Amino acid sequence: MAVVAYAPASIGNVSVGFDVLGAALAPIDGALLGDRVEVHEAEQAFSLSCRGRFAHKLPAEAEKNIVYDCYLGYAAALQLRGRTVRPLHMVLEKNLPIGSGLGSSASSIVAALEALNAFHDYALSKDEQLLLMGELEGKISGSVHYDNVAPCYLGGIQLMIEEEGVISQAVPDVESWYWVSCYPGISISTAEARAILPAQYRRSDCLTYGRRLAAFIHASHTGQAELAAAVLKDVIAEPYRQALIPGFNEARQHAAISGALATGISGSGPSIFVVMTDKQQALRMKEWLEANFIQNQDGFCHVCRIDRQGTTVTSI
Ligand SMILES: Nc1ncnc2c1ncn2[C@@H]1O[C@H](COP(=O)(O)OP(=O)(O)O)[C@@H](O)[C@H]1O
Ligand SMILES: N[C@@H](CCOP(=O)(O)O)C(=O)O
Repeated sequence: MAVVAYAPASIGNVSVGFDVLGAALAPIDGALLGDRVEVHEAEQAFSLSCRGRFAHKLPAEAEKNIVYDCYLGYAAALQLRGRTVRPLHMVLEKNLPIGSGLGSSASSIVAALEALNAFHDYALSKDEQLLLMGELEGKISGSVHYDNVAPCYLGGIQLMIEEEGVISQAVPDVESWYWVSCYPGISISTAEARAILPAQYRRSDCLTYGRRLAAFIHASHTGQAELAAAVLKDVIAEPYRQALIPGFNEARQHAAISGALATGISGSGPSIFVVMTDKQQALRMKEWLEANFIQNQDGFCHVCRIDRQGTTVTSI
């Protein structure tokens, strides 16, 4: 018996909530936008193989793959409970590009830990798993942030709480919104895109950040879609990161005259997202981005809804 876990792509920050807001994505045409990890019974303690469109971009050595760290982290957590991991073989299907702003490392981490947990009859609780996921994401990007792993694991739009033992809670998403997500094909390291941000911010920016985030959460809970869209603006990362993304301003301008409610950088970029309510406009925006924003054959664009399911496990 083997298990396979799928973990969707996600938008970190969603413009208005740097490090504390994230959204999971599901393409409307049913395309797979996320990594998959299989766990098979085996003779030897651990082995890993990789396949998939972006497998060739992974580190050559299995020990440098975050999936291996997931295995070690999971084994250590089981040991604390007086249990040991079973001998197993893992297969990573790497469908998300690395350094894309689509929560690629988070997707591998969530799929790997969820597959490992299913293989061990869900020995760890959801909270224990999420803590471990955040720790492993921190290992890659340089600091713990849950805004990719939480939506990827739990689905929906998630707000990080990180107080009183609560890591994250769901925020209602606007049902009518389409999220056009476009990866231009180049790579930006999350750790480097974090390093260019200022260590301190002006008081006025802090106030604007807090006001807009609070307004977005309030508008989402009270069903005020227009207000929610109006405050989807970033004063923390976008002003510093947009220069790293060729064509970002042109894309935003085109989106604005094409019916977009909001445009932003997905995670640390270079992917961007455009929020629209009309499906035909969203499909036309996708075509425009494919023709004008994508830079090479690695790029792609999807019209998405919010993935409310998060990670899913099946037996194979
Ligand atoms: N399974 C994996 N998926 C993605 N990145 C991985 C994986 N294993 C190791 N890495 C390394 O982790 C780093 C991920 O970079 P990062 O910019 O954080 O990507 P992303 O923002 O797409 O998650 C890269 O150096 C990559 O080689
Ligand atoms: N909050 C993080 C999100 C990084 O997302 P990724 O998909 O680029 O890894 C940040 O903005 O640094």
